[in-house]
Amino acid sequence: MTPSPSALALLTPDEMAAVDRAAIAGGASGPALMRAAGAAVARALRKRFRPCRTLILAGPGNNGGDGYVVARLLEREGWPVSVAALAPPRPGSDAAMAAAEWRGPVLPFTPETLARAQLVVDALFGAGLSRELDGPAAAALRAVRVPLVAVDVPSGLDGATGEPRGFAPQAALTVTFGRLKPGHLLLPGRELCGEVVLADIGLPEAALASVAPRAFRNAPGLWRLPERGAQHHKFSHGHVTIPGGAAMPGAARLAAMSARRIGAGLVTLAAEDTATATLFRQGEPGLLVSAPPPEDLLADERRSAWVLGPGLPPRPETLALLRRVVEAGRHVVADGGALTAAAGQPHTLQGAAILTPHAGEFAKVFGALRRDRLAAARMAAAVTGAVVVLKGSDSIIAAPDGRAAINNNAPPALATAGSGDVLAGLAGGLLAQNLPPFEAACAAAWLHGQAATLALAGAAPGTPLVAEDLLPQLRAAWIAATR
Ligand SMILES: NC(=O)C1=CN([C@@H]2O[C@H](COP(=O)(O)OP(=O)(O)OC[C@H]3O[C@@H](n4cnc5c(N)ncnc54)[C@H](OP(=O)(O)O)[C@@H]3O)[C@@H](O)[C@H]2O)[C@@H](O)CC1
Ligand SMILES: Nc1ncnc2c1ncn2[C@@H]1O[C@H](COP(=O)(O)OP(=O)(O)O)[C@@H](O)[C@H]1O
Ligand SMILES: [K+]
Repeated sequence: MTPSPSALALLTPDEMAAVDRAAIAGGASGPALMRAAGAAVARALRKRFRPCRTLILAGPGNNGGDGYVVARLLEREGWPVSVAALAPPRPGSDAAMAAAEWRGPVLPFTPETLARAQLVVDALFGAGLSRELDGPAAAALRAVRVPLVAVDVPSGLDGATGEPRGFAPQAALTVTFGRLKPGHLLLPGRELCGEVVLADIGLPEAALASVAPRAFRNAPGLWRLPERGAQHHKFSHGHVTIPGGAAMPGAARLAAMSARRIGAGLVTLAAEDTATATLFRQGEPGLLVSAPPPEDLLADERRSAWVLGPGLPPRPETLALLRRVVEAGRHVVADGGALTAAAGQPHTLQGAAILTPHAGEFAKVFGALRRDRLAAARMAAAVTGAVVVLKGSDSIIAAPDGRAAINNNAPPALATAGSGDVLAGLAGGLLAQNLPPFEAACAAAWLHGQAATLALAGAAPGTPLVAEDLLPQLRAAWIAATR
């Protein structure tokens, strides 16, 4: 079933804290939420592990409070459980109440205690992480050699950015509450969390609705693919134009084939010279090929979407063509050569609809990538007024208005030449069908990952693919998105 946008919402630790405050202000009970959180962790843990010597590392805040609840519930079922507290909870807090209900062993927070555990529950810090992890907390987590189950996030992981602050341990399982955080999806956080379980702990809908989310997990439900009806004709499905150069003609061809398969009514490869035009004419029969120069095609206003960059040289001429197309009011996806041609001059990309840089291209255009890549992508979108797809295993799609989506369905086999050209073609094909830029970019990234997943179905981990393998999977990816 397609999830609703609110179910796809990602909340930062600060936003989650605001939800928590709104819930309690609205009459919810803090201790009851804590009991539900601890119960969710205990449940997830029982499903995956057999009873064994389990050590709960408890911090001073509510994350530690959840840990005391886990200890009590597991012990009640006969698990050998002990707690090592980094520091006692603040008197009078919900966590202090949970700690008071724990009657089992409390061991010193030492390496010897840790060495005896067969399973560790990391309940040191969650949403309240306020500084770098150091001292005994970091030393203890670094010393863990047995499976670790993280409460909310592995301690030290910044839930807003997915970056460790000082250190964060590798978890086998992370159980979080109410909504995922960006840090559960952004690398390296996604890998450090291990399996992620999102538990409903009964946070009231009104409290969740009191915070307007700015980030989302990218999936169908955040966008809808265009509909096709009897009244439509090929021109109403849009016309995509893709200039292609002699140096790397395959890149434009891959983009063109992808734009067609995602429903663009017409796709033209605009050759930069006659030899390239001859080559393009030997390609798919349904592709249109135009003789140079590509600028001549601007006279036809039905050519509403342009994909500029796959296989084009990073030269001033490429940037000049981009400016002419943008100034003619067309929707532009800028990729590859068009981005590199704008190195150090992000303002020259203003007016484009979608930019699709990988990390290297991003750094060339916008400067060195910050550790907080979500913030960096948002900054790039704000500066250019374009939707920015910062490509990678955890592609970030950021809109100029601050909305962002994180894509997490892309298998590593997508790291292969030409795969980015397919993505650019998908984005252009969807723009041509009148999807707004943010929706077109999000849908393109998801379909791209889904096509790769389908191409690899049943294959052993590590099986490679080539960009061409994505093309025959795009129809099934479309079907999966409309289910
Ligand atoms: N969302 C919800 O609705 C629900 C959330 N729940 C749970 O609450 C958790 C959030 O709890 P929380 O706000 O009490 O913060 P938490 O993570 O325990 O840490 C704060 C303490 O740690 C300290 N501290 C911080 N960093 C440190 C460092 N590097 N090194 C050393 N100390 C450090 C910090 O010190 P301070 O900054 O105050 O000096 C403070 O004492 C959340 O993750 C979830 O598990 C559930 O119970 C149910 C409902
Ligand atoms: N490790 C990875 N896991 C998943 N997807 C990846 C990974 N590395 C790259 N990708 C995806 O593959 C595509 C590569 O694009 P790009 O680097 O522009 O390649 P090219 O220019 O050769 O087509 C992007 O969509 C990116 O998100
Ligand atoms: K934790």
